[in-house]
Amino acid sequence: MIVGAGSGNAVVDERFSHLDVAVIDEGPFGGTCLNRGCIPSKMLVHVADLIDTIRDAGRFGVEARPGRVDWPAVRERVFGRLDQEAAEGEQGRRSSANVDVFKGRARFTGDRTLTVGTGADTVTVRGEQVVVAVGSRPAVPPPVRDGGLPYETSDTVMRLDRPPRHLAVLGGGYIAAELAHVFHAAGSRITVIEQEDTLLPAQDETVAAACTAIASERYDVRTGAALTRVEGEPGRLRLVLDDGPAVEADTLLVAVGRTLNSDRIDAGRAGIDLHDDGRIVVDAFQRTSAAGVFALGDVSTPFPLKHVANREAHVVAHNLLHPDAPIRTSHEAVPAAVFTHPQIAQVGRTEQQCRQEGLDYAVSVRRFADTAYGWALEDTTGFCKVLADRRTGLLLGAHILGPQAASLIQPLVIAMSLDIKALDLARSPLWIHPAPTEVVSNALRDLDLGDRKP
Ligand SMILES: Cc1cc2nc3c(=O)[nH]c(=O)nc-3n(C[C@H](O)[C@H](O)[C@H](O)COP(=O)(O)OP(=O)(O)OC[C@H]3O[C@@H](n4cnc5c(N)ncnc54)[C@H](O)[C@@H]3O)c2cc1C
Ligand SMILES: NC(=O)c1ccc[n+]([C@@H]2O[C@H](COP(=O)([O-])OP(=O)(O)OC[C@H]3O[C@@H](n4cnc5c(N)ncnc54)[C@H](O)[C@@H]3O)[C@@H](O)[C@H]2O)c1
Repeated sequence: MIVGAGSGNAVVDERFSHLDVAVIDEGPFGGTCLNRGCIPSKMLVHVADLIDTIRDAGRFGVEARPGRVDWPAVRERVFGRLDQEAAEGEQGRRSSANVDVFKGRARFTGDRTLTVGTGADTVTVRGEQVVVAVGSRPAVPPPVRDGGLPYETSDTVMRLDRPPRHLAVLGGGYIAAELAHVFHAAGSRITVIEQEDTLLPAQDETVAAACTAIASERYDVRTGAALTRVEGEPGRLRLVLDDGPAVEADTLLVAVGRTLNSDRIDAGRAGIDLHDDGRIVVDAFQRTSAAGVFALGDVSTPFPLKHVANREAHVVAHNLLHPDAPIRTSHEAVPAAVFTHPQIAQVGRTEQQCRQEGLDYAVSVRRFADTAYGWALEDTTGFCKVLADRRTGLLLGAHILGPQAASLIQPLVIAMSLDIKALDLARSPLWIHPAPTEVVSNALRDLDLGDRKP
């Protein structure tokens, strides 16, 4: 039984054709990523990048001005395609001879036993092996929940009929950064309210400071501010903060993190243990505390990212089929990117974590502006920052803010996951000139690791 047809749906392939499989989901197939997460947001970010590029063209001696953004056409390009993908995904499962699809909310009633749906339509499903992949949903803090006024989340905002005139974004993390970029480009005025002292506060301190400065040039940024109440009426909201003037906006986007769906499945009735933060407890083989029950993705992982959920699904599939030779999930060197303009990418520790852990580390920061490709781009804000252990010469972390950061981070991820020393990575392979990767090789080369060989 697969509970959750987001990343859970990827577990089952032709290797399972000898088994009876149940796939259960209360929503569209493909889960958060396909329907309301990674994919629609990145398809919209591409449009925003396009608009920003046109706006910026004057700096390159090109006369150009963005025309009117046809939002319904933009939205239709995205969801016309994705809604069809979700429907085809479900249909594909329904047409498999060995798969039964159950639509509705699942809850455990006992050992490897679930009910699906409510009232007269409730069915009971029992399996020998269970995969719990029920993911997460947007968290909504009390001042918004109790205010009784309309608000949007990432589940709804991308499907609005028109861009807001003034969008207030509560939270300054991943979703805020990407969707503020989208709606700013589409013509909305943006105010971002973040309770910490910088935007993206979980990023490396140099990155968080730089992206806060960049965002402050485009948006009204309120850091160190907590929302106390939402007043007004639909379309004329007044957000009262504990610090600074109130924010007037027609639309509120809540982006303050995620609530795990483990609170809706009666996990305890199946003997499935939870961490204090609601995550399902799993071992390195993705096994829960209940025999025959595995979990993966946002509901159990310390890294709620799609590429991590995909890897965990691969591990679960193997371990379901080969219980005598199970494989482990590695959460070493997990990369992540924020698809803003400019992009941000990271892997490993931040500098503040290196300091807190008392590590003996070297740090090097090189600017895109000091590379030939940076000249071509007229870049003024981008950089690559690398941190390495002085004792071992291995990378501890890497952080890139700038064009194509999500791709430029990959050699550094490879070095960290294969234990390649920072200076070996700088010196051994040839790095193409004058590609943007030169900012990475330059940063690595500048690390002071007590080894000054050319
Ligand atoms: C706006 C946004 C942008 C994102 N962008 C990125 C990105 O660029 N890169 C990245 O790596 N990650 C991104 N993420 C995170 C990524 O989407 C998640 O980490 C990933 O989708 C988690 O997959 P999952 O299978 O664990 O959960 P989900 O995809 O949420 O799947 C869970 C499924 O379980 C179903 N379900 C839940 N409870 C029940 C129940 N009781 N009974 C039956 N069915 C149930 C749900 O309907 C859903 O289909 C983004 C997230 C958001 C919200
Ligand atoms: N590109 C990507 O990989 C990508 C993009 C979007 C989302 N995601 C995933 O989705 C998750 C959820 O994204 P998110 O942006 O909702 O969460 P987040 O954890 O990235 O950021 C939430 C922010 O809201 C702030 N906050 C919390 N409560 C607040 C309050 N009451 N008032 C003001 N600020 C408050 C936090 O300090 C934090 O900075 C991410 O952690 C990430 O795993 C990934």
